[in-house]
Amino acid sequence: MIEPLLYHSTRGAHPAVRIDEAIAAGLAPDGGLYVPEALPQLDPSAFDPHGHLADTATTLLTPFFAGSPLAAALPAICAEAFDFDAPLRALPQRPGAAVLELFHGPSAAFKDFGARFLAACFRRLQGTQPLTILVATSGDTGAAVAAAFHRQPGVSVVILYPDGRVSPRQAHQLGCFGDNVQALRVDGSFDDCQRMVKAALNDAQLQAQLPLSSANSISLGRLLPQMSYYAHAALKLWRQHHVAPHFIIPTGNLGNALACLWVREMGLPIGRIQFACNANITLPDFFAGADYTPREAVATLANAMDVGAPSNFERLHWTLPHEDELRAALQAHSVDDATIRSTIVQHARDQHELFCPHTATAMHLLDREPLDGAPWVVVATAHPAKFETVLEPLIGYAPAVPPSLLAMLERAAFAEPLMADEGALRDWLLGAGEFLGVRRRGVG
Ligand SMILES: N[C@@H](CCOP(=O)(O)O)C(=O)O
Repeated sequence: MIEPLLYHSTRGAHPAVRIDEAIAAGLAPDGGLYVPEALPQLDPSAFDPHGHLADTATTLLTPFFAGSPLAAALPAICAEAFDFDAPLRALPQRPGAAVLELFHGPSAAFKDFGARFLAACFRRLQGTQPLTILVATSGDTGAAVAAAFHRQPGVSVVILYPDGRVSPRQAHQLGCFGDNVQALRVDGSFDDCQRMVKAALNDAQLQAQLPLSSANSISLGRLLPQMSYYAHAALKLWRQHHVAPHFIIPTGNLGNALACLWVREMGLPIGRIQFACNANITLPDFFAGADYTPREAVATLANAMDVGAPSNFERLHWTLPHEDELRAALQAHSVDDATIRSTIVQHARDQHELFCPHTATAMHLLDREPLDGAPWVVVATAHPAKFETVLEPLIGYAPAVPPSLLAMLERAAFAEPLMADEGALRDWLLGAGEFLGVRRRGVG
């Protein structure tokens, strides 16, 4: 029998569990985030050089699923989740550099990979009880999770987003699904939404009536698959150039950037990692030497990164517990709105390249790096068409809209208002029995 890899909470106060149990729970019962006992180590030679993204994902994630009931299904789960491409597009004006485009999935953001992986896991894990997936979003996660779980039997999705603080098209996406998906527009920030979701997940009384889980990157079922495109891109470039590529990653709640660090910690060829942040400076301040101090998020053009208390900081700290070591291993820089605008304008005018405001933060950091031919990868997290109200006034035309986004925009959209209060979410959940399917088990 294969020894299962076990997972424990970053806060340490809960017994270790298998990966399927960690995914089912979403958040550890003590409020911490699940982490493996140790990160598995892998050699580049373990990967098929001719394999597709789904093959890389299967090889990379196999040790994480060792000994779990999901292990045998992992190749099929990866095939379902990674069924669209993550192209590496060379930047002609910048020798050695490429953009890793992660926005070719149904909701046009990188979150589609992780959300589809999580939904594929739950299709195999789910018992007879109805399950409610809670998701806090600053713009992109919500639609990806809605698309991945839409009409999945026995599952309801409740999305919380900060009212007025996501792009108009993101707001439309969040409200357009209907059926088993309900959007709640919260009178507060993303951090309020995330706090409310975490409180509900840790409310034992509520959970006894209404089984809940998470689809944010606090869940390992969302976080682990996000490692796959880093491994795939890094291995491809390393095989071509025999140099470990550097990555610049737009960063908000830290799940995507942490995934890249974990790939490097597993022994795969990744060079420097830079976090590109907006005017929310919790991480840049920490990496500049200040104490880690979560703060109120400020609204920016790169709204999906408007996070004042990045949830995955707990996992970052677990990965490299000594602050000096952590600061030496990574860099984080803040990019303000004026620079986001000028970066979008300059690349559209000079290179005919369109970037979303989040990707523009990373492009700006690349533009600051010396032109020395080093292998840089800029991570493009969302399609520019999701942010036409930012782009159009800057470039003078509306970016072309991909068909899956267009289909969402053609549907009617609706979101219910909710106060930014843990009790308000609890009351809403307990009052939504029919929508959440709880009447089927006699509760509510
Ligand atoms: N940037 C996110 C915020 C939530 O991040 P997650 O990766 O933890 O789901 C968003 O667009 O919603």
